[in-house]
Amino acid sequence: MTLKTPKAVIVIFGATGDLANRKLYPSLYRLYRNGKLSDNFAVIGVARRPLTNEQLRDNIKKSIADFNDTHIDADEFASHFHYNPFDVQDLTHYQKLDKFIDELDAKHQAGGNRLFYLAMDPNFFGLIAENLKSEGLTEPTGWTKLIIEKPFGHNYETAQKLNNDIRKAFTEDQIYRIDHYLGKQMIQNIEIVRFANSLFEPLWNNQYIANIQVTSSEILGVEERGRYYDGSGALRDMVQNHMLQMVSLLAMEPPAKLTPDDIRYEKVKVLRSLKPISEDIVDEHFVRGQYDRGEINQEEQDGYRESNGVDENSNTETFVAGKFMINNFRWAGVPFYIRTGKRMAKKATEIVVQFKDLPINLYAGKGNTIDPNLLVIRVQPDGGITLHLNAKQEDYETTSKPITMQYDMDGKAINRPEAYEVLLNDCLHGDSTNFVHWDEVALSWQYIDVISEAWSKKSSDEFPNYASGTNGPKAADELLENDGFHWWSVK
Ligand SMILES: NC(=O)C1=CN([C@@H]2O[C@H](COP(=O)(O)OP(=O)(O)OC[C@H]3O[C@@H](n4cnc5c(N)ncnc54)[C@H](OP(=O)(O)O)[C@@H]3O)[C@@H](O)[C@H]2O)C=CC1
Ligand SMILES: O=C1O[C@H](COP(=O)(O)O)[C@@H](O)[C@H](O)[C@H]1O
Repeated sequence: MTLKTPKAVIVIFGATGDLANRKLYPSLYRLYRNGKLSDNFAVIGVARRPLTNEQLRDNIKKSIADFNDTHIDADEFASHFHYNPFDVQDLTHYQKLDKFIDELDAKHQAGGNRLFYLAMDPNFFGLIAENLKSEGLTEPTGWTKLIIEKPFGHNYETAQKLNNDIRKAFTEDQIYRIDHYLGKQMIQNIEIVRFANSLFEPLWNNQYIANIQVTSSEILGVEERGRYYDGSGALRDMVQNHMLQMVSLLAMEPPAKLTPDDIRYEKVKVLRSLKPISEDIVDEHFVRGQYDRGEINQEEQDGYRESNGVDENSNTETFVAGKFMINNFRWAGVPFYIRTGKRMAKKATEIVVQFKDLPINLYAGKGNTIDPNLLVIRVQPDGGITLHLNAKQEDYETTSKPITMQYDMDGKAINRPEAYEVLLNDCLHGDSTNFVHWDEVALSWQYIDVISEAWSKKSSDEFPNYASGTNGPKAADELLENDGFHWWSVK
């Protein structure tokens, strides 16, 4: 089915910021280039500094320079963008913005549709929503949508307050909470692999699966985000959202239909089934780490505490490994291990499903190697799927050896839809499947809060406890060794 190209005036709050320049403008461009955005759109960039339209358009052209498209006129694309100097705390600015949106709507015949994208300091999210409502911007002649960036709160309490604030101005179905992992091609593939292959679904349970491992490792440190990150840490920055979303997709029951409501219902059930954790057993299930100096690709790296904006005695974790247990009939007894961290050995996100060993190994003995069957979903950098099996050695005997069957995503990475592009497209079409519902946010924070509370009582003397360029502290390996498993290395 071909979807109609959407019409809208898109207002980006934080138009001069890092996210807008690195992700949002290139994504809008790709949608435009791929015919997913008609000429009936306009973008208003808002931020405080006094830019002209031309300056904003120059920034946009810089942000899309890498595409090198000869068949698309970059000036024509950039002409859809307009700059509006704006302070989110000044009500008169909202009234002017309202008139400006109407003007551009008429010029571009945007159907009276408005999309507000909040890509700035999260402390302003609630205020902006409130002001949009009080100054009459949320009831246009067409639809209104709100995309809201992460982090959605700092814990359950602040998330709930933020949610209450934005719900005063927008209904739940107008709110699109971003988790960019849900826009990644291979994350969206989890559902297809599971529900479109008769090979896997019958085995997808505690009878046949020994454990599931989700790793998202980064080589980069905190770079320029030290101030934000030191108040957040890996648990809030990655585990509460991306890691738990991946676990939910891996563990959920097949939905009745592929509708946003049906899928969300199943994901929420997983989060509700997480075996509760209490502060006194956090150490048995979760490991925290902070990177020290080290070497990556023969280059010396500084320690976390030496980064700009970071406390020199910081008690913030840059690494988390953990074990989630899911208390339901399908998953009882199967650990879902996660690990994520900065300044690790590789930049990679991978999911490894380890199947149980057969009851008897007929090929045990000299020269025979039987490895567990693994299904590896390689999310990034090179997306694909690898199935680890055992097959016959090419010799005179009946001996076995481990082999792999591999699928690599088609085409060059630059031609594949990027996460933000996919999510913007979904939102413009009103598809909230790959956005996060409040129920998911609430349940994940409630779980995570117990861990952060326990960790806040720990001494910062434990840190730093892993060298840059390694796979985190030793305790992360012991977490699995205690259960008779080990981490499968990422590619
Ligand atoms: N950058 C990234 O890679 C990622 C960012 N995010 C999220 O996206 C959001 C934006 O992040 P990022 O782009 O990095 O932030 P930046 O600090 O780079 O940008 C902030 C933007 O907000 C504007 N701004 C600040 N104060 C005001 C104000 N009072 N009124 C109007 N505009 C204001 C700034 O412009 P000016 O100073 O001119 O006012 C700037 O355009 C955050 O929620 C972040 O967590 C999420 C994932 C990744
Ligand atoms: O949300 C975030 O994600 C990035 C990692 O994203 P990826 O797409 O590169 O895997 C992480 O660096 C950042 O700290 C976090 O806020």
